[in-house]
Amino acid sequence: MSDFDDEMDIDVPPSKDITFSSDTAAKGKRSAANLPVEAEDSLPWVEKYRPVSLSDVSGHQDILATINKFVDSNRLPHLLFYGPPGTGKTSTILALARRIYGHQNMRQMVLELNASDDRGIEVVREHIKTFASTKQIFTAGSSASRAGIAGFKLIILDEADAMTNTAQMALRRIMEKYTANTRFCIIANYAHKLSPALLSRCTRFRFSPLHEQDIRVLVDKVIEEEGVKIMPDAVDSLVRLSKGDMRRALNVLQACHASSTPLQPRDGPKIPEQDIVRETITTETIYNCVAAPPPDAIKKILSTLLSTSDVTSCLSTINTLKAAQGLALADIITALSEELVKLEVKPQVMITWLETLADVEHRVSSGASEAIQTAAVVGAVRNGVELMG
Ligand SMILES: Nc1ncnc2c1ncn2[C@@H]1O[C@H](COP(=O)(O)OP(=O)(O)OP(=O)(O)O)[C@@H](O)[C@H]1O
Repeated sequence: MSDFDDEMDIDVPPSKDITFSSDTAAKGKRSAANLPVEAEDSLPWVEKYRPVSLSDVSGHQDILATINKFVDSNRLPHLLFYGPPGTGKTSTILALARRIYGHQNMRQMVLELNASDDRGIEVVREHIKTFASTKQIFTAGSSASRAGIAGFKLIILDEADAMTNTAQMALRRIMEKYTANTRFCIIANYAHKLSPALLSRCTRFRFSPLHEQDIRVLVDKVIEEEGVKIMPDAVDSLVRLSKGDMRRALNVLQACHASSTPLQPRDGPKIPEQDIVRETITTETIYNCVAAPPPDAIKKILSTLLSTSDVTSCLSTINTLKAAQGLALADIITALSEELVKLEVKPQVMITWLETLADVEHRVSSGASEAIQTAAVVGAVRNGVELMG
């Protein structure tokens, strides 16, 4: 007999503590939506296109196969999903919950807490304890529920790496105490910020940045469904610049689409959707929206830094481009490093570039003067070049 075979026999009405904040997300897919068309149209695309079922989740095939197996074999351990933002951790657990409980029962069976909003011990002690200690009648219907797995409540703790240590300790005890009728899914960006005691109680899944082709599939679908006018090379740039973060890709696409759409007249009749003339989104629109330095600007900076020993002219090239295109030094450093690592140079040169640029980036993010750090970038790259000779 598996430890999931216990059936619960007391029905408790949904607690008012339940914050199933992704109710709109559950209805997100057009076909599943009960929302009026206008309400759906005003949804951010990240919510409108949030995966409804596990098969809608892009990428992460190994993780999806494993958690599908957990459900098929009627076993659900405590889970830890960790990895960078926008890779589908929350979407995956919500889709898994929908698979286990069905849409109807999710409200009753799932408690979703954002641990970084309410990071004190009180959240762990009160919200979770109240929810975890109530029992739930055995829900009939899905194959999972017949097998007993849907009798377990699910507590999703998003951004758990922002919980205090004391809260994490308290959570550890609560996890043990309510294992009979509750499963936890802890979501975090950084697993190392979680206590080892919590880590050892969960089966861990690392959500890596999504591959470009996985992002492209959803981006292409949204472009088609929303009638976005965009150049093919702009799609390439969008997918590349989102760096594995699907949320970023969809948000940038929606922002560019909105800026390419003329405003509706304030007075008088609205222009019907089919008569709206939109500008085509270009690579430049995408770079402007992401605030990333355009490749041409970076190429120019790089070639000047590599070829000119005159520091004043290097500085003037960077400062002119910064002023003309409104570039931030931090973004220039990122783009410059990405180009420098592609060059074939002696290891000592590469080490100098990377080490010194990392220091400059750190100083910029700590609020050091842009002007002086711009000079430091010139120094960093030129030092490496001098080593080449
Ligand atoms: N793998 C994916 N497949 C499909 N859509 C995705 C995927 N990952 C992210 N998205 C999209 O990005 C949005 C944000 O995803 P989600 O909230 O699941 O990310 P997350 O990894 O939990 O991020 P965070 O760490 O910031 O909480 C979703 O609403 C969805 O539209």
